[in-house]
Amino acid sequence: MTADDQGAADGEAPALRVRGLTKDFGGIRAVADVDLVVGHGERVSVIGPNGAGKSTLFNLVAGAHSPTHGQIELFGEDVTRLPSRRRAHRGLGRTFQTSRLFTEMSVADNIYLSLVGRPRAVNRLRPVITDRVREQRVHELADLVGLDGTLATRVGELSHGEQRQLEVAMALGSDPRLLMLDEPAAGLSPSERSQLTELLLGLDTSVTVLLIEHDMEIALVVGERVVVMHEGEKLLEGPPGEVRGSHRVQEIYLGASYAGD
Ligand SMILES: Nc1ncnc2c1ncn2[C@@H]1O[C@H](COP(=O)(O)OP(=O)(O)OP(=O)(O)O)[C@@H](O)[C@H]1O
Repeated sequence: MTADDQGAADGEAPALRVRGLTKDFGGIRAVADVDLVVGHGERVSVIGPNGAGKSTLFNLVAGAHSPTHGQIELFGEDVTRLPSRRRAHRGLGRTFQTSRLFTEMSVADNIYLSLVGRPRAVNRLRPVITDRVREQRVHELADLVGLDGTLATRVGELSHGEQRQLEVAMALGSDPRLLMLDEPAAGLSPSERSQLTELLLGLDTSVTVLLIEHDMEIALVVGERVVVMHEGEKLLEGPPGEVRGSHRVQEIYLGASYAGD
């Protein structure tokens, strides 16, 4: 099956389809004519060296930037001109590279706020969501990311790794159908990285995952398919083994430590 068939095999539109996506910042072409399809329930990692265009691609899909050219479809709907808030209503959840946690508040309160802020359209459809139901959901989400023992802890007292886990819980608070993670392993210790990897591997496949990640190991372990970007373009797309074995990728990104693999 080709990447373009992913998710379309059962006749459904894919979770995400990007066509000819291009973003210029003045004279800099940050993203150049990128095509990408992410099928339902797929885990796709986007990797690439500094300045490859990963974050710009992420921000285009999330709606934080508008493209110079190209089209973005979420679950079959053209969202290219929709603001990020309305993409969230359509099932897109995201984390941020810079933490947006309320560090003076508890873990439970942070997760609770992510639920209260859930899309209004969903609230209208479920007017019976009570505080009790939300509290239950806070516990479920904390449990899911391994923070059930820290619900009362002030977020500022959590380790960096725990804060990233919390961000994943909060992104899941809006019940996204497509979860986009922006370099979730940045600044984590090796043990925190393996904890995060376990968490991502354990996510239910009802949630499609697009992971933008500088850390090769996490990207190749979590992603069933890996997209390599270089100088704004999609250089290569394939299963982790193919990407790991590519000399071109080794040249541009993996460096000497991988060159002998
Ligand atoms: N807001 C902006 N204004 C001008 N140039 C930008 C802007 N954002 C990104 N760029 C440029 O676009 C190119 C791609 O940057 P981008 O941040 O998307 O790469 P990246 O792969 O995410 O890199 P990193 O791994 O360092 O975060 C770079 O040349 C960068 O300097």
